[in-house]
Parts: sequence; structure tokens; C-alpha cells
Amino acid sequence: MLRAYRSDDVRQAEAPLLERGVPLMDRAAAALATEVIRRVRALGNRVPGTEVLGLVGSGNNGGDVLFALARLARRGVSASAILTGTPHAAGYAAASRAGVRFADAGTLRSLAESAEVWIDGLVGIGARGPLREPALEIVRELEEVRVGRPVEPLVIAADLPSGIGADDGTVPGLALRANVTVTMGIAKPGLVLDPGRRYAGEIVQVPLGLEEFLPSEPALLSVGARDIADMWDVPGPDSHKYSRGVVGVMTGSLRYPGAALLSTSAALAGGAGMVRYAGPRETSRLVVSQHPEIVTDMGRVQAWVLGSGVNMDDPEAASEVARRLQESITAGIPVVLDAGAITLLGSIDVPSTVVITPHAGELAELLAARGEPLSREEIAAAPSRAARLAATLTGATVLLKGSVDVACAPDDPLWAQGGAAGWRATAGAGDVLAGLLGSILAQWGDELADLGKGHGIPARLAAAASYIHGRAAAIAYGTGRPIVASEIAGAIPQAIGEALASTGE
Ligand SMILES: NC(=O)C1=CN([C@@H]2O[C@H](COP(=O)(O)OP(=O)(O)OC[C@H]3O[C@@H](n4cnc5c(N)ncnc54)[C@H](O)[C@@H]3O)[C@@H](O)[C@H]2O)[C@H](O)CC1
Ligand SMILES: [K+]
Repeated sequence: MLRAYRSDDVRQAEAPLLERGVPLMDRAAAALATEVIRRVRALGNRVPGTEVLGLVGSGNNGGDVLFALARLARRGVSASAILTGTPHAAGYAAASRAGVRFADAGTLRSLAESAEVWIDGLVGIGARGPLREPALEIVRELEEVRVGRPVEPLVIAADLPSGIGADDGTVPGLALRANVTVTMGIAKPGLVLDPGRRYAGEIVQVPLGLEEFLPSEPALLSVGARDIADMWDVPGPDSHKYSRGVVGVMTGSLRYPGAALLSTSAALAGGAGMVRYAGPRETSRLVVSQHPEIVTDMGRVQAWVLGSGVNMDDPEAASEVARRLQESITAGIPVVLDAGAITLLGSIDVPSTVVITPHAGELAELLAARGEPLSREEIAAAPSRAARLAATLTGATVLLKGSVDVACAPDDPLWAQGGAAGWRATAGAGDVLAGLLGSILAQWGDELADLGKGHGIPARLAAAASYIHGRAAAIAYGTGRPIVASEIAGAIPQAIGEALASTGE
């Protein structure tokens, strides 16, 4: 599980160590130099003679890079640096002593064209607002050089790619895209959130001993394969359909019969012990013909999935969904509210065991109904803020779908999940995610009912469902068959199996 902390929290955690004289910058620079050497070797190049260009800002981020360049120069690297202003004094002295060449901005283009590696030390967590001159011009020129080169340089960002918002992942102006980000101490939310995460490349975390001084709750979490094993109920000898979770699914309509199929398929694929389908009679026949294990008589369920493909303009269907929602809240049963059903929260507050799964458009509609309008573009530009606002206004857990899915309850950490974003943008993928999420919530239904308040568990389970959904889309892509929602649903068992078997992070 990746944990990310806000810049201010990182600074506060660094302070006691710096006061004790712990050489944080030296450790940061050593880790940065080591990563550069590792990557140069992985490219099959020799370290001595490799040309490295450092872009050096005036703060400690630049300091990290100057000390790293000094180490690299001592290893025979041909190191040069472009300064944006008065550099970190000790770093500058160390780099000068080691033979790092300081070039003026006029030679940037030629240096950038020949250097195999660029190290971005323009700004780190001290960045305020969009990238300013002269850093801005440097980034503009570097991006031009990058696209013009027959072989792209390896771009390594110190701490953060310069130009992204460390805490919210926004990119207010230009940013320098990195292949690798060597982040100091601990990851920051901007490395995981869109669009900032697109500039980070692979994230390498450098331990600096900050852990004991960081807040107990990270600002952002992201589920990895290993975490799924802790969340997915692997059936055993004592399992029965109720212990594995029974999901009630009220989805689909004459207009959208496929949503009923996709959401119930995904609920089954997610490992539910049983699926009770409570949609219209016409679609029931379709669903049961495809999945004879699905029952249509009502009875005990441990989670509900409501809304996918339901025509909420049909008063009878809408009141049926509203009734199920109210009954579930009263009984403490977790609910997934998808698609048109999300509008029900325009006027009612709910517990965090109600999880809504909007895309930006549906969230814009809900926020407008709550008197806090945000445009679809504003939501996509800062998804974490929009999801948190909707959770706070409604009380629900919000899983905001996008190129990065973000999930949060009103006052618990934010979850962010990337993964196969493009392949998930296909009709019906949302129905699949809703059914899958219903399945995992049902597995936890009894615990959630006991807990009453969700205690952030629904948001963690929503993140897990998003992770599996992304992995299933990536697996479906690998089949070479068309990546349609039913293929994603079909790949869910493999995605879960892979995660349960993984020993990775
Ligand atoms: N604290 C430590 O000993 C360690 C810090 N680490 C590294 O230090 C940076 C944070 O350094 P700081 O000096 O606070 O700020 P930055 O160097 O990130 O940036 C300040 C620098 O940049 C200029 N600047 C600010 N905003 C902009 C902008 N929008 N456009 C252009 N330039 C901007 C500002 O004028 C200053 O000159 C942290 O990221 C780590 O890399 C060590 O890694 C650990 C020890
Ligand atoms: K940087």
C-alpha cells in the first residue's frame, strides 16, 4: 500500500531530524546518485563518460541535485549543471570541487541534446504556483529538445517533477515529465493523483527516517496487489453463501437491459456467495438465462447495488430504488449507488456505508443539486477536492471515476487508484465496477453493519474494487479480444487471483 503525505507534514517530520544534524540532504543526494547509476547501467551504458545534465533551482531541491552531481562526477560521469539563480552554497561548493561544469542558460539546448540523463532539481516541495521564469523557459526548451532527439534522455526528477502540485496533483502551468521520480522521505499525493502522476513516471521512495514524525493518517493511500489479499474473503471449508456475501442487485431497465447483465456478472465474478436480482421482470429473464445461479426471490442481502441502467425518470423504478436505499440505511446494509440513482443524494444525507460511483458529469450534477456547483472540467482537474466535497456534503463514501479513481469518506484518508484508465472508458464498465464493488461490500457486510459508521472501510474497499477493475481491464487488453465491459467482467476472477497470489508491494 502506497502512503502519501502532504508537503507540510513532510517538512515537519524533517525538522527534528535536521535539528539533530541528521544529514538528510546528503542521504537524499546519495540515493539520487545511486538511482542514476543504477538506471545508466540498466540501459547498458558505462557510468564513466556518461553525460548528465543537472537543472538546479535555488532551493534545497537544487541542493539535492548539486550534491548528487558531485558524487556522480567523482564516479567519472561528465556532469554539467544549469543554475536558475543563486544555488545552494554547500552544494555548489561540493559540485565545483568535484569538477561539475556550470554552464550558462544559453548552452542549455546543446547540453540537453547530448546528455543521456537529465536530473530535475528546479523545484521540489517548495514550489508555489505555476512554474516561473527562468525555470519555465528551461522546461519549455527541454521538452522541445526531448521530442526532437532520436533517443529520448532518461529524465530523473528529484523529489517531484518540477511544475506539479505536490499535494493535489494539479499542473497549473508547464511541468517537466520524468521517467523516474526519486522522492525524498515519503511519497506526496501529487505523485499519485491526476494529472500530476502522469509526469512522475516510476516512483522510487528514499527512506529518510521520517516515519516516526509523520502524522498517523497519511493524506492519501493507494491499494496495491498485496493489500487485496487482506480484503478479499478467500472461501474455506466453513464458507457458505452468506459468509461469502449475498448481493442484492437492482439495475437495468427495458432501455438498458445490458446494465443488469454486466452488474450481476461482475457481482458473481467478485466472489459473492449469491446474487439476488431485483430488477424488472423482463430483464430478470435475461439475467437468469445468462446466469442460472442468480436468484430473483428476495431475502437477506449483505449489500445492495442500485441504479446502473435504471431509468430514474420512471417514477415506479425511482421510488423502488429510493425505498431500497432507505431500508438499507435503516438496516445498516452497505449500498452502491450508481448512475441515475446518485441523484437521490441531492436531497438526503447518508452514512458512509453508502458508496456512490459517479463519473465527473454525475458528480457535477450532484454538487449542483447541493448548491456547490463545480464544472466537469474543474472536477477532472482536481478530483480529490471534488470527491472530498461531495463526501462532506452528503455523508456518503465517494468513488469518483476518472483517469485516476479517487475514493474518500467525509473524514477519512483519500484513496487514489490509477491503472488501465483508457481501457476502462468503455460502455458498461461502470456497471461492472458497481457490481464488483457490491460484491466486496457484501463480503464485509456483517462487519460494516456491526461497525455502524464505516470507519473508512467502504472507501478502502472501493479502492480495492477500482484496483481490481483496472487490473481486469489490463488483463482483458492482453487477450487481444475487443476490450468491452463484458470482457472486463470476465477477467475479474483472474485479476483477483493474481492479486491474492502476489508477493509484490
Ligand atoms: N529540508 C531538507 O534538508 C531536505 C529537503 N530536501 C529537498 O529540499 C526540497 C525542498 O527545498 P526548499 O528549499 O524548501 O524548496 P524547493 O527547493 O523545492 O523550491 C524553492 C525554490 O524554488 C523556487 N520556486 C518556488 N516556486 C516556484 C515556481 N512556481 N517556479 C519556479 N521556481 C519556484 C523558490 O524561489 C526557491 O528558490 C525538497 O523538495 C527536497 O528535494 C531533501 O531531499 C531532504 C532534506
Ligand atoms: K524537482
